[in-house]
Amino acid sequence: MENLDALRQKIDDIDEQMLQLLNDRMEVVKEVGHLKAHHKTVIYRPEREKAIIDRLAKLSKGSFNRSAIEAVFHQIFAISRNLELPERIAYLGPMNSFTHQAAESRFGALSEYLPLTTISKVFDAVSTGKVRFGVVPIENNQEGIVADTIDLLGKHDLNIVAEVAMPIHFAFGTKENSVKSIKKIYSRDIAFRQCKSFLGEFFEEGQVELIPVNSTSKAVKMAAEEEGAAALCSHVAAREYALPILYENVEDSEDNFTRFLILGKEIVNKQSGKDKTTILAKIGDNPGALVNMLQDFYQAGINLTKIESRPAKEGKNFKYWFFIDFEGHIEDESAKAVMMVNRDKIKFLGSYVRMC
Ligand SMILES: O=C(O)C(=O)C[C@]1(C(=O)O)C=C[C@@H](O)C=C1
Repeated sequence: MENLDALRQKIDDIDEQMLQLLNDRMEVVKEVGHLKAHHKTVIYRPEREKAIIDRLAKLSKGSFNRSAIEAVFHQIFAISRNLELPERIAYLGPMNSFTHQAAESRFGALSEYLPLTTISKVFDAVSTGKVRFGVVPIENNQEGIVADTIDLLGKHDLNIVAEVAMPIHFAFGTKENSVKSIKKIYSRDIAFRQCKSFLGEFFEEGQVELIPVNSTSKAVKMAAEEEGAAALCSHVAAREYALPILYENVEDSEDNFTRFLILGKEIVNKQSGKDKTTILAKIGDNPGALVNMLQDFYQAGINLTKIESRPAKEGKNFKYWFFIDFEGHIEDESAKAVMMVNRDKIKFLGSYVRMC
């Protein structure tokens, strides 16, 4: 059987070449997709597909005959079409925001994106079916949770389809050549808080006015238009307005990460072997209520990765929801057991591949 190994090696080599060629083909298809999007022409061109198959069937000299070509190429065309016309995605805008970057990291450059001005509008767009997916921030490891997102997860019936953890870097963009000529810095509140050391080191007390605006894109626009102005912003936003970057990565912590959620409707992922599940638990205000539930997780051997309380905002009393992330999938036997005993207290929000 020595020959078998040698033959298999040949097959492996050919497969690698085919894979490379298929990837090259997809790169060209992406360009076709861009052109079609620009000219607003239709994606599905059956006549072109038939022409390709006819041509290849004529060219083929080996045992890969017409029906084999048809079988394989129809699959390739389907993948190509999907690449050309992907899903519609809403995200917390504006364009070039960190949430936009998180969305693009998952859905690619070809998807149709809808920047919205509030997290609530993103939830509405997904709930009403205006878009298939929504992308919102849920927490920053320096700043804590995004309360709006948690509260809206409680109100809407959406599922968490995936999480994205993205490093957050701030750049210092300005048209000026030196920090000495800078009198105003535009950015979001959060950026001023996260770049305190840089601001303290490079600017004297009272030298600059820190002007909060509601997006780093807006900050870039202002800095690009005004003399003596600068912006704490993302690279992507600076590039958009051709604002030169004087300093890179000016954030205090090297480990500045934001976690984003991708939301969809009625989408439940299958078990991947490395999952995370998010639930909201409304626990009665009797002694031991929280301890009892935590005990159930402990006994099932489930590791909680997050627990955060939020006011239930019902009536005059102080009642709380607990926002809980745990390792594992809702279909795992251990998780099913905990969900079963606590079913009247729990709202399931999603099981998805664990990225952080
Ligand atoms: O040629 C096109 O118009 C393409 O979009 C490319 C392509 C392909 O994969 O070759 C994809 C979809 C169309 O239905 C036809 C062909």
